[in-house]
Amino acid sequence: MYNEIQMFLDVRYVSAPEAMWRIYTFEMHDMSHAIIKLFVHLPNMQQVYFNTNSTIPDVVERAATQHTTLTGWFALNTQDEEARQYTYVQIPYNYVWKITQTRIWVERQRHFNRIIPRYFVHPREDYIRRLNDNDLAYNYALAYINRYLALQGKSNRDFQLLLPTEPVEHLIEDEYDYDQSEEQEIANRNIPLLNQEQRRIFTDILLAVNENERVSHRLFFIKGIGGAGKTFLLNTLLTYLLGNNHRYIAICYTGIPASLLKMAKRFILLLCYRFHF
Ligand SMILES: Nc1ncnc2c1ncn2[C@@H]1O[C@H](COP(=O)(O)OP(=O)(O)OP(=O)(O)O)[C@@H](O)[C@H]1O
Repeated sequence: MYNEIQMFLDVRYVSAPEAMWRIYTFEMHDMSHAIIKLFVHLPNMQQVYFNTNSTIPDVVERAATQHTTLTGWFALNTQDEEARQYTYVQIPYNYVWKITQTRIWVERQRHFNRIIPRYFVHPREDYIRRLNDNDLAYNYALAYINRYLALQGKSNRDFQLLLPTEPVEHLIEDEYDYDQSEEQEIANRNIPLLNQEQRRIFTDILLAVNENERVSHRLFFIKGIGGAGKTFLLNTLLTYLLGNNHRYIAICYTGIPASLLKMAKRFILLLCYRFHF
C-alpha cells in the first residue's frame, strides 16, 4: 500500500537553516503584498473562460457582459468622475476588483500599503500593438525566431516554420543595441568580485563557450540557496560575453527571472507565434 505521509517523511530533507527556523518556531508563511493582475488587451481580444457544457449563445452572452480589469476600468470612468484622476495602474490602490456576476471596480474601503499592480500583456498582442499590423507582427516573429536559430546554425525551415516574407531585420536590431565597451567595463569591474566558487563556474563556462576548447561537457546546472550569488554570476558572465562580442540567448521560463538577467527573454516569447498561445 502506498503511504503518502510516510513517503513524504522518508524523502524529506530538513536543512540546518530550516531546522533552526522550526526550533525557534518562526512563522513559516507570511503574506506581504497583495498582487493585483491588470490585463491589457486589444478590443475584443480578451481571454474568455467557459464551461465545456455551456452552449455557444451562453458563452457569447457571458463574454459580452463580463468585464476584464481593463474594460471594467473604462466602464468605471464613464460613471465615476472621481476615478478619472487615476491611471490604470493607480486604480487598484483606490478601487477593488469585485468578482461578481458582472465584475466591476468598487471603491476601496481598506487601504493596504503594499499593493503590487502587475500588467499582463499577451506577447502576441504586444507585438501587434507595437507594430500596429498583424502581418508585420507575424513576420517579425518569424524573423526573430529565425535569427535565434541562425545562432545555432539552423533556420526556421529546419522546424517546418515559414521564413519571413519581407525583410524585417531592421525591426529587431534594437534587441542587440548595447555598448560593447560599457559591457566590457562592467565585466572588468565585476569579475574580480567573484568569489572562489563563482569564479570556478565562470571559468568552466567560458571554456565551454569556446568551440575550439576540448571540454568534457557544455551543459551546466547551477544550484545554490537564495542569495548565494547565482544571478550575479550569470549577469557577470553575460556581460562579459557581450563585452567580447559573443551573441547569446538567455531564456527563462517566467517573467521575473527574465527581468533580472541581462537581455533575457521569456521562453513563451520565442514560441507564442508558432503555437498561437
Ligand atoms: N561576488 C559578489 N560580489 C558582490 N556582490 C555579490 C556577489 N555575489 C552576489 N552578490 C550580491 O549578493 C546579492 C544576492 O545575489 P544574487 O541575487 O546573485 O543571488 P541568487 O543566488 O541569484 O539569489 P536568488 O536565488 O534568491 O535569486 C545581490 O545583491 C548580489 O549583487
